[in-house]
Amino acid sequence: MPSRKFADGEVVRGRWPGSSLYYEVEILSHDNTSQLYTVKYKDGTELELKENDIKPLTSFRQRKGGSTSSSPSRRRGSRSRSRSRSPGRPPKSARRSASASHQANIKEARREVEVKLTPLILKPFGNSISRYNGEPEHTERNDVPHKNTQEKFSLSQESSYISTQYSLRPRREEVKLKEIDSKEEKFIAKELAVRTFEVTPIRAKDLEFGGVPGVFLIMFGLPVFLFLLLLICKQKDPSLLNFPPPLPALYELWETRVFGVYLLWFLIQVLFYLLPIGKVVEGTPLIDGRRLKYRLNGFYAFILTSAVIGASLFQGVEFHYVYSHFLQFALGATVFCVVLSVYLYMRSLKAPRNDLSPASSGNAVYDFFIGRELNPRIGTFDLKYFCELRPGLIGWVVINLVMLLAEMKIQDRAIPSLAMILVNSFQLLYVVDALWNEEALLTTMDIIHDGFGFMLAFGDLVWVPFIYSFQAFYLVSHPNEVSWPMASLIIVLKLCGYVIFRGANSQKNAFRKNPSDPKLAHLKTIHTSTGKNLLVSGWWGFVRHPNYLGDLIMALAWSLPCGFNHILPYFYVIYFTMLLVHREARDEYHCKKKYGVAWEKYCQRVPYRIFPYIY
Ligand SMILES: NC(=O)C1=CN([C@@H]2O[C@H](COP(=O)(O)OP(=O)(O)OC[C@H]3O[C@@H](n4cnc5c(N)ncnc54)[C@H](OP(=O)(O)O)[C@@H]3O)[C@@H](O)[C@H]2O)C=CC1
Ligand SMILES: CC(C)=CCC[C@@H](C)[C@H]1CC=C2C3=C(CC[C@@]21C)[C@@]1(C)CC[C@H](O)C(C)(C)[C@@H]1CC3
Repeated sequence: MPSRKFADGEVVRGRWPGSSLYYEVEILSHDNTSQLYTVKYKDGTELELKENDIKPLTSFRQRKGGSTSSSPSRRRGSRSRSRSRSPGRPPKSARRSASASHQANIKEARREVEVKLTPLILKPFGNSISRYNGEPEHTERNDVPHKNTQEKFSLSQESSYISTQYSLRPRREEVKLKEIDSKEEKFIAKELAVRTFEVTPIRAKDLEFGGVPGVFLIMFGLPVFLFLLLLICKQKDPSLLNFPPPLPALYELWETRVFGVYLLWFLIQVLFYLLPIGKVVEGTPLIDGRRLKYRLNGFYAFILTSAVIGASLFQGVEFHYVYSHFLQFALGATVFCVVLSVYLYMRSLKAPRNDLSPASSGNAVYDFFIGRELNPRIGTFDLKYFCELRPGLIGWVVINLVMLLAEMKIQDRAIPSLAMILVNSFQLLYVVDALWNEEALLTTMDIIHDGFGFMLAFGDLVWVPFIYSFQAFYLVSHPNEVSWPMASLIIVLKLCGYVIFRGANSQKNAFRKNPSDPKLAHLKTIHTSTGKNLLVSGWWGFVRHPNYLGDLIMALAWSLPCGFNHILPYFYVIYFTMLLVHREARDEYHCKKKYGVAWEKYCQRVPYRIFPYIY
């Protein structure tokens, strides 16, 4: 059992991350596994430090000098030091001895108001978003046991680096920003804490989805629920009186041939993904500054898939097989997803610490669900990115087509019903939009924050194709005639939702890609200490998640063509509202940590989360 040098409650000096300054801290706890101490600074900031970065008080009393300020929130000294290296300041302070007192630093900081040096992101590459984390330049990071940081910093073909530069703000602006900056300084400290947290196991209280019991329930509950829903929907009268539906024996649900077809589908999508067509962009910076490269060829994959499907139809391939074996396909996909999740978890055990997802916790069950590794790759093949947009999303459109053909066959129709046409075209638009704007996926929570585990594997490969096609599946055995006036209203609703969804997503993506884009010059923003600003007008000044609002309006438009005879086709709207309300809460939590006071200001300016005047 490894021994520890400092006891809980002991008052010592802890090195401030990224600097050589030591502050008085109290030891709160020690983690035997990571060998990290959780310490509390006098301003309340909690960080995890290595033993090397902690010194007994006595070692400072003997040596006079060194910074002795008692809290990091009074760390103007370290700020001035970093400023002295920048072009906007004379090298005066660089000559100051390390024993320059805190008071002297404050005085100097007061004199120094002519310009403010704010880290500014150099023109971001492609989709990339750069983040200033409050650290001085050439920092010696003590934030974590960065075992392999050095190796990671060597440029590889798959990665490159971001740079920061300093912008000179006019004095007038400086005065305006001063107040917010002083508050935010505290949050820079918190941001550092978040970065520490990003690569160290998170504590039980931070587990999402109801922690271990919650994810356990989800993992077993969701597949059961999916099969029940499909079985209920297959009944002629899917009312509660007929619950539970007749359950098939498990062996009836397994068909090796179906599984083979599923694997073939998956492999075709792998092949399309590997085609060297489409531009290559960089994702957002990872914890160690690397940016992974992604090839954007989703739309081409869709065109090629359409050609293959068209040719198969022409050749007389029996697509009804998918409808008549729908449950078997769902089981095949579920089995595949379980195997994939086990593989992902096993390989993550060998993954370097820097490659782990910030959402991972150290608990095996939780990590199996949320995903331990952030971007599992086999060579340049990115498993999460591939699964998120290809087999499931394109598969959803193909399943919708299967349902359309099944409706014509079963209901003996020469042409599909208007309801089926509406559902098919609305969802086709949604999928094509996602593939056309593929680059936007790189800034979603799924890619940046969540690992690749059971949650996303099941979500991408089972839930999306087999639940999102539920309205079309319902219409095959429960026809609904939609009048043209009603259809027109539904189309208007769908278009409203789409305009909000696309407008909001494109506005934010354009702003993140190039904050000084002249097309966005009319938009108001809130300054944050991270170097990234927040939009506070336009779509993002309407509600805090306008893209979710648009998505939900579209969801309703997908269900309305199914009529009002049953609640089943509205299941998607209900589930999606729950998913997005929960997702919004998760995002708020992360944004509050990231942006601190600036985020609170944003919430005051834009009080509603998703639904104006309601929520
Ligand atoms: N069909 C489906 O099943 C699902 C669809 N979706 C859709 O996917 C899309 C992406 O969703 P998701 O990844 O959850 O989240 P968002 O695209 O809403 O991204 C949230 C991030 O946007 C940034 N942000 C928040 N507010 C502002 C602001 N005012 N100004 C600038 N940036 C801001 C923050 O990141 P930062 O500041 O770091 O850039 C925040 O973390 C949405 O349209 C959603 O509807 C999502 C889940 C499921
Ligand atoms: C518990 C459970 C069932 C979780 C699974 C959730 C997943 C189904 C969704 C999580 C985020 C998603 C996104 C899309 C599909 C659904 C999942 C995987 C998405 C690909 C749909 C198309 C959009 O345009 C999008 C690309 C923005 C979107 C990204 C998030």
